[in-house]
Amino acid sequence: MQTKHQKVQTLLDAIPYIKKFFGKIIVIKYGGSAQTSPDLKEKFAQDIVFLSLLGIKPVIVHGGGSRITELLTKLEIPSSFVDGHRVTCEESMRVVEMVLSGEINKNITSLLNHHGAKAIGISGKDSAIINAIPKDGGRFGYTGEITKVKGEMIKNLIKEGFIPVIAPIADSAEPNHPGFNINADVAACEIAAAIGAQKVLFLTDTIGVLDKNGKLITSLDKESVEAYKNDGTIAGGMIPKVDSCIDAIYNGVNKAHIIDGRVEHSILLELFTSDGIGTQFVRRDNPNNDIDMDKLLND
Ligand SMILES: Nc1ncnc2c1ncn2[C@@H]1O[C@H](COP(=O)(O)OP(=O)(O)O)[C@@H](O)[C@H]1O
Ligand SMILES: CC(=O)N[C@@H](CCC(=O)OP(=O)(O)O)C(=O)O
Repeated sequence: MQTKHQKVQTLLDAIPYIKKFFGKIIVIKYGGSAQTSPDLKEKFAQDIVFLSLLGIKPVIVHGGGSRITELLTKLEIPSSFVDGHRVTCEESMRVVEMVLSGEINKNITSLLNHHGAKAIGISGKDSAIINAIPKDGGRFGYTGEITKVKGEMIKNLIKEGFIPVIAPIADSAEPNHPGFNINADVAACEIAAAIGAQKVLFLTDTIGVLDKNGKLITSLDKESVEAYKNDGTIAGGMIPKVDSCIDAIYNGVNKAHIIDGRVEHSILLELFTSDGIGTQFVRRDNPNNDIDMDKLLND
C-alpha cells in the first residue's frame, strides 16, 4: 500500500515525461491481437483518457485482423496472407469494411467516450483522408497501397479537442469503388508521418520483437531488421510492423516502439518510465536520438 507521500512522489516523477510530451501527437496502433479481454480494453481506454487530460494528443489507428479472419471463416470466404498483408477479394472487402469501420471502430470510439474522452471514429474513406491504389499492381486484390494521407484533416480534429480513432480503410480515386483494405500497421505509420507525430506505439500480443531463442530484442535499426527478415526470425504479422516502424523513423517520426498490449497500462509504462518496454526502433544517423546508441545496439 502506497503512503500519501509515495503517491505524490509518483506524480512528481512523471513531470519530466509530461513536459516532454505535452502538446505532442502520439499515434497508437491498437492491434486486433491486443484487443482481447474487456478488462484490458478498459485499461487501454483509461490510458488514452489520461494522456488526453495531460495535454498529450493521442491518435488511435486500430486493426482487427483476427476478427476479420473469424468472420470470413464463418462465411466460408477463403482468405490468405502474403508477408503479413491480407489478399482481399471483393467479397472479403465488404467483410473487412464491416468489421473495421462498422464494428471495431465504433466499439473503441464508444469505449473511449464512456471514459470521458471526446473520441471521433472515422475510416480513411471519411473526407477521403486516406487514398490508395492497388498494392503491387493488384496482386493483393483490394488490398491497397497508400498514396496520400490528408494530415491536415486529422490535425483539425485534434485542434478541436477530438481523439481521432481511425479504421485502416482507404478511398479510391475511381468512382463506385469498394475502397481498399490497408494493413493497420502501415496505416499507422503513414498517418504518424503525415501529422508529424512525436511517437508511434504498436500494441500487439508479444513482449516485442523476439530473436530465434524467444528473447526480447530491445532495440532494432534498419540493417538489423533486414537481416532478421531475411533469416526468418521476423515473419508473418510482425513484418508489416517492423517495416512500418522503420518507415516511421525515416519519415519524421522521432520514435517507434512495439509493445505488449496484453500488459495492463502498457502505454503508460512505455511513456512514463525511463526504461520503457518492448522493442524500440532507432536510426544511427538521427540527431534527435536521446538515447545511448552503443548501449542499445549492444543489448
Ligand atoms: N520475431 C518475432 N517476434 C515476435 N512476434 C513475431 C515474430 N515473428 C513473427 N511474429 C508474429 O507476429 C505476431 C504479431 O502480429 P499480428 O498477429 O499481425 O498482430 P497485430 O494484430 O497486433 O497486428 C505475433 O503474435 C507473432 O506470432
Ligand atoms: C491488408 C491487411 O493485411 N489488412 C488487415 C487490416 C486489419 C489489420 O491490420 O489488423 P491487425 O492490426 O489486427 O493485424 C487485415 O485484413 O487483416
